[in-house]
Amino acid sequence: MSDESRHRRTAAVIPAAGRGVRLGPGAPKALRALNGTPMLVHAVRAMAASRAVSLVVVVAPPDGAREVKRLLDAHALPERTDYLVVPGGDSRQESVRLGLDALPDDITTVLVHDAARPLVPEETVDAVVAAVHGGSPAVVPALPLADTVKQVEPATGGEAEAVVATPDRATLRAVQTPQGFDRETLVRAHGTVTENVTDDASMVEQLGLRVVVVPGHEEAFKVTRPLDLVLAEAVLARRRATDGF
Ligand SMILES: Nc1ccn([C@@H]2O[C@H](COP(=O)(O)OP(=O)(O)OP(=O)(O)O)[C@@H](O)[C@H]2O)c(=O)n1
Ligand SMILES: C[C@](O)(CO)[C@H](O)COP(=O)(O)O
Repeated sequence: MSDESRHRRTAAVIPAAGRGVRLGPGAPKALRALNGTPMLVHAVRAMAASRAVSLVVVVAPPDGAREVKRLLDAHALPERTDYLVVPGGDSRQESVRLGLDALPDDITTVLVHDAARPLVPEETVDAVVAAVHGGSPAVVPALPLADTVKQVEPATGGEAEAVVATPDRATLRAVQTPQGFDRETLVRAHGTVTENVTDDASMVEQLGLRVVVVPGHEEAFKVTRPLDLVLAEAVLARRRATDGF
């Protein structure tokens, strides 16, 4: 290990404060079970599985930090990793910022990972960390698109949406998490961009900095709608059959 990498410390911030409206009625999405274990616990384990990650900061629903702390205490997690729980905000962006505010001074690299992507494999986490440590201030895992994408004119009334353009699919990527950042860059982005955006990397893009892509993974999909729960449980069943856990 070089002197430089010895002094790097990586934390994962997990925004988990969303309601999960698209998943339908029930507990906050991160607290819903996948094969009997809360989605959030799967996501925390996925981050802690990477030996690069020494701290996991969970951003809980605003009134649920105590419950989330109890939940983590009740589940087996790797002991070489530290865990913190902080209350979140009204938007994903605000929740991430509150997680960043809780980081100790010695953290130099930050991963931001959706609790709603509980099954991201360790190799994807490690690839993102390696790219940040290799000198990229912002890194996103992403996959090519399977579908053709249309840009539309949003309907204002009940009329059908009109197609405006068909972007070249070869130049598009579907972006996942964890997204990885040099800490100073991400903190600056959150301190600069005030408009609401859907991911952290786009805030860094707005600073005019280069964001790079590493290969994402099919199993890093986001649990958004009810069918995604079926897929997630099928992936866990396949892992149990092939790896025994
Ligand atoms: N105020 C918010 C909103 C979202 N998130 C988190 O951001 C991640 C990605 O958001 P998404 O999948 O959209 O989750 P929800 O906001 O819960 O989903 P929905 O839009 O269906 O309500 C999730 O892990 C979610 O918990 C958050 O920490 N704080
Ligand atoms: C961050 C993200 O997962 C990258 O694809 C995505 O933008 C989150 O979007 P959401 O609508 O808040 O789930």
